[in-house]
Amino acid sequence: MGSNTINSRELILDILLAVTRDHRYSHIAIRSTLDKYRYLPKQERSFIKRICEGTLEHMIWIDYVLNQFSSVKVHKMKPVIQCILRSSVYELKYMDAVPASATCNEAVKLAQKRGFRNLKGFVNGVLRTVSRNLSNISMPDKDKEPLEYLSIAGSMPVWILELWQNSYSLEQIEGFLEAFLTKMPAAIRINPLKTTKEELKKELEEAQIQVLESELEDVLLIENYDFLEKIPAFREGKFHVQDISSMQVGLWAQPKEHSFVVDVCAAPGGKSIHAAEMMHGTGRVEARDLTPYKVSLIQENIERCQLPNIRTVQADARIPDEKLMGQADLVIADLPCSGLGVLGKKADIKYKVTEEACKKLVALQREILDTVCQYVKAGGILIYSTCTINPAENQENTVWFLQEHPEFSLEKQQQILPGKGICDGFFLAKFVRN
Ligand SMILES: C[S@@+](CC[C@H](N)C(=O)[O-])C[C@H]1O[C@@H](n2cnc3c(N)ncnc32)[C@H](O)[C@@H]1O
Repeated sequence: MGSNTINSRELILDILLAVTRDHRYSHIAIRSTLDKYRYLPKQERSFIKRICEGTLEHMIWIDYVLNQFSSVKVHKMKPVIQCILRSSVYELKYMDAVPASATCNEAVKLAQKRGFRNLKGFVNGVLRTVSRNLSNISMPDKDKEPLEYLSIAGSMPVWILELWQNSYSLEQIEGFLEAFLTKMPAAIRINPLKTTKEELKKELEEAQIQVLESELEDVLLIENYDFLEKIPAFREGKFHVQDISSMQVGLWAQPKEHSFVVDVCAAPGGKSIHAAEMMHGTGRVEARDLTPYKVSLIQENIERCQLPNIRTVQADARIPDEKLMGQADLVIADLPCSGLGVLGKKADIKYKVTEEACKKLVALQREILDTVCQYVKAGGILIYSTCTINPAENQENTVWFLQEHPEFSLEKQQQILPGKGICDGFFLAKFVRN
């Protein structure tokens, strides 16, 4: 990491503080720091990203280890010391290329730099003890206390495991945990209005990006890129990063040319843009979201992809819009949810979401569905989707919706589980208005 090492570790500390102390979302905190420091070498930017994501992914295990060897329990530590120790334990365990002594020394220097000169000995002592004992950590008995074991080994709060246990076997749950901790390539959906799969593959490879084939039409997988805006093909709107499970919304809906589509919770615009591309630039997609900031994210993507058939609207999906009643051929309701299917990409969700929040989300999803289903014209389609694997937000909402809205029939629904293929956990249901 050369002379910039301390700098990188300071950035890591600031990102982890933003997420764990100031409750910011990790993907936003990481992205905004990396956006600000685009001039750093790619290797250093990858180091920052990897340590931040890895620390958050494995944080329950890390705290368990620290609590075994520290006289002060993690929850009692000052946030700065907590973050330095957590990221250093991640480094000790997972970054073979960094010598343990370097990790310890850098942690001590950083503690001093951030005003904790008096804790230099503590930081040093804890990390050196952890380093000596890493291959010898005692874990709960997997057979006697399976949830406690899985919670630590897979860094998942026990209440989430208990929630899943109501619907999934322990084997399935173990599979989810493994999938969330496995790094996946990013799926990209090719914009067929601008390029072909072969042309794009060639162009990306020429830009030194690792491209993997996918069996799906119009889909490639990419790895080893720095940031998207650096890729000319991305700036020119030739592709959009979208998980394969999210692409199913467009594929299930198959919007025809000249359709009118309303996407009620659209930011940053992935599904709206897919629909607009599938309609070959004809018809109209109205991409709505709640706040000006969210609408601006959709707008940026529309401009990048240069699509003539989408417009954005800032609107609260809970409030009926009289102009839309019975007008839409397709309503996309990709609603706010607990996100328990995408913990591999957004690890910090598992520490932020609560049981109470899940219940409130079900109420919000029902309120929005109740309103926006009215926009579907007779014979039209409503697609409801979430990125969670919590049945209360998925299949139970389908049952509720069909009871409340006999004017709709369910054509199909699917719960995609994490670890099946390279997909996120995702749910979708397709309803047709009679
Ligand atoms: C799952 S995300 C949508 C992702 C998007 N469909 C895509 O594919 O890029 C849910 C969105 O719902 C928006 N949202 C939350 N509450 C809302 C409300 N009351 N009205 C409209 N949008 C809302 C959030 O701002 C968020 O952008």
